[in-house]
Amino acid sequence: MTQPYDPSKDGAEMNFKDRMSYGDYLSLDSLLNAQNTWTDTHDEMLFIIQHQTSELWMRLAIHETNAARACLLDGKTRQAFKMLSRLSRIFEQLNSAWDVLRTMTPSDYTAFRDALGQSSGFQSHQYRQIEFMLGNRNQAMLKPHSHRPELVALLEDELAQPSMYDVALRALSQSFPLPDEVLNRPLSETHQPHPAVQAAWSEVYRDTETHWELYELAEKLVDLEDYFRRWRFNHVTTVERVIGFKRGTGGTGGVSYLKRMLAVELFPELWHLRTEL
Ligand code: HEM
Ligand SMILES: N[C@@H](CC(=O)c1ccccc1NC=O)C(=O)O
Repeated sequence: MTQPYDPSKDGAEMNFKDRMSYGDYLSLDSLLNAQNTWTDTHDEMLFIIQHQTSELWMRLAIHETNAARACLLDGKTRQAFKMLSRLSRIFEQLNSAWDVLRTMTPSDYTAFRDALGQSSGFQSHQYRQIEFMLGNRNQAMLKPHSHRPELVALLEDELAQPSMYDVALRALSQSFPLPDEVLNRPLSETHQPHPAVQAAWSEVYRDTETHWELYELAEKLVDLEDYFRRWRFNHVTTVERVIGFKRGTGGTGGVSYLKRMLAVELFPELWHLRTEL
């Protein structure tokens, strides 16, 4: 009979008494001890892991968005492209995750929904930070965090910085002078569509040879918003499938609130220009 294979004979390390192991490097003890269920229903574990993994991907999305924005500000546009591509892939990952959650029926969910109290994704500070970073800025969204001043400070800090779109518009303004009200708008508010911005982006799309970098930047942003829209759509569809038109635990109208959010445009002129090309 052949002996079972022993990888240590081929050099695999088996002793981690004073060495960094896989679990040490990844802090797996903290990570895998954070799935605290509040009921003994079967699907609560799925619900928690779905949200925790989404929050982890959002953490990376924030990291990549910050880096992409810094590169663009620094004129390192090509480097920013790599991060923007990765950002879209992260959203793709978040989008695929809905397929797992969709297996949870209304009966499965109502078994533990009461345990959630008034908690809701509406209070996700990382999600709000991503919205703020990309340019969807609404100071009213700071309020659910008022019991955590450090989170309010983090979000306020974000509102004081130019958004991803602001930085793209600064890059655009190097080739097409843009009005002061566009370049020096109040940063804590959402950018409002402006005809001069649309005219400039339209010119980029009409003469791609001359403006190739800006054209590529525009398409990376459209890609990103496309994936983000799919996330919103997957969310609202899953919510309707699971709770119908009930009010949300966070207190909003639920599906009606989420449908309203489907109308958000992060990079409006990049969508509007397509009609006139
Ligand atoms: C069965 C699953 C889910 C249901 C029934 C659900 C339901 C809702 C509802 C009703 C809202 C509106 C706010 C409220 O009044 O509560 C909301 C908001 C939100 N949910 Fe979910 N959700 C689910 C899964 C998820 C997942 C997996 C995530 C991923 C992190 C998520 C993230 C969010 C975020 C970020 C918001 C705020 C959206 C915004 O302000 O535009 N939700 N959810
Ligand atoms: N708003 C949801 C609850 C909910 O989905 C939720 C609750 C706690 C932690 C994350 C959640 N996910 C997304 O909103 C509901 O009304 O059922």
